[in-house]
Amino acid sequence: MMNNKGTLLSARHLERTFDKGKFVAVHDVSFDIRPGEVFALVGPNGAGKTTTVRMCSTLLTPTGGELTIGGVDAIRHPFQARSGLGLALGGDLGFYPRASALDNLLFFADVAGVPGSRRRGEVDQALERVGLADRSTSKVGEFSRGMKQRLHIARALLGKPGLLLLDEPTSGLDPEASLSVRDLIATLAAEGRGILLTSHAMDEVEELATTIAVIGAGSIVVSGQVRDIADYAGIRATTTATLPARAADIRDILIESVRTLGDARIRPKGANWALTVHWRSNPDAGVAQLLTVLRHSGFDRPLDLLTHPASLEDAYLAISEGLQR
Ligand SMILES: Nc1ncnc2c1ncn2[C@@H]1O[C@H](COP(=O)(O)OP(=O)(O)OP(=O)(O)O)[C@@H](O)[C@H]1O
Repeated sequence: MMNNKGTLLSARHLERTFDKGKFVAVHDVSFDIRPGEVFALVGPNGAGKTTTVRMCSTLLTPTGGELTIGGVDAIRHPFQARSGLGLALGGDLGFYPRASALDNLLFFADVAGVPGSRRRGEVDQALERVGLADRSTSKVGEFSRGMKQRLHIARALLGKPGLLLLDEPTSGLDPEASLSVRDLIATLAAEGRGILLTSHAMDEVEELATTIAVIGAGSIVVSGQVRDIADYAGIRATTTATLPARAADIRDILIESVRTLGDARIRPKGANWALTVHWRSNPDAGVAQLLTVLRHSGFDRPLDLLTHPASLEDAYLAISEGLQR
């Protein structure tokens, strides 16, 4: 069955071409989003993330495949489907800069079809949700990037949709502003909303996503949990350590010594060198070998040597070259 009960969004074999079919931006993309789920799309610039989000928002009509939102066929009935979703494309555009946050949202609540009697209440609630209640009368043009990003999310919340589409919601934000948006996304999902998220911040995706899909050249190459992406990348664990400057002399020896077990990289890190080894299987033997080589070369055990299960960033970087168009 295509649309399981409770599924907020179901995409099947979505396709979008441009230039009269000559350029395939998105090909054969399928996924589901259920309440409480955060489905994250990651991939290099131009991979097709925004095109997918725009199709899911009904702003862009797919040239192939099926899309169901809240049980509604979103290709045949885009207007009806739209009431079930909130879209935040982010960035500086999308608001009237000389109007207040409150007036902007009142306008967009009207556009979203929120009845007049409920409009003010919903707008106040949305501003409160994103932490902008005390700035509601300020002009949007005076807002920082982080505040605008939160206002985009407030706008997406109008009409109380069950599904939120968030395209790079933390792009260009400073670490603190980014953290506050991440917390907001986690809370919105925990309350039962389904979220489609795109992001280039792998730590953010690892923190928020219940399912991650890696998209390259318009198609999903692998999806699942971090572990699934790491398996696809052929990485089990990662060891990191800081080595003193003179380690440059044994760079090639170190890389060669673990070659059968993993891929080692040594890069400058301030006045020192950062060693990173991605292990293809259980790291124990490799770490022991690494320590032996370091000891033989006159290096004591590095103080900050750490081995951890492969992160999304480790896995992503290992496959990123193959994702380019
Ligand atoms: N309206 C359009 N006309 C022609 N080509 C387009 C159009 N919209 C997108 N594309 C192309 O489709 C491809 C996918 O673009 P998209 O914006 O979806 O990528 P993305 O994964 O979101 O990238 P980024 O990480 O840079 O935001 C790109 O090659 C882009 O140039």
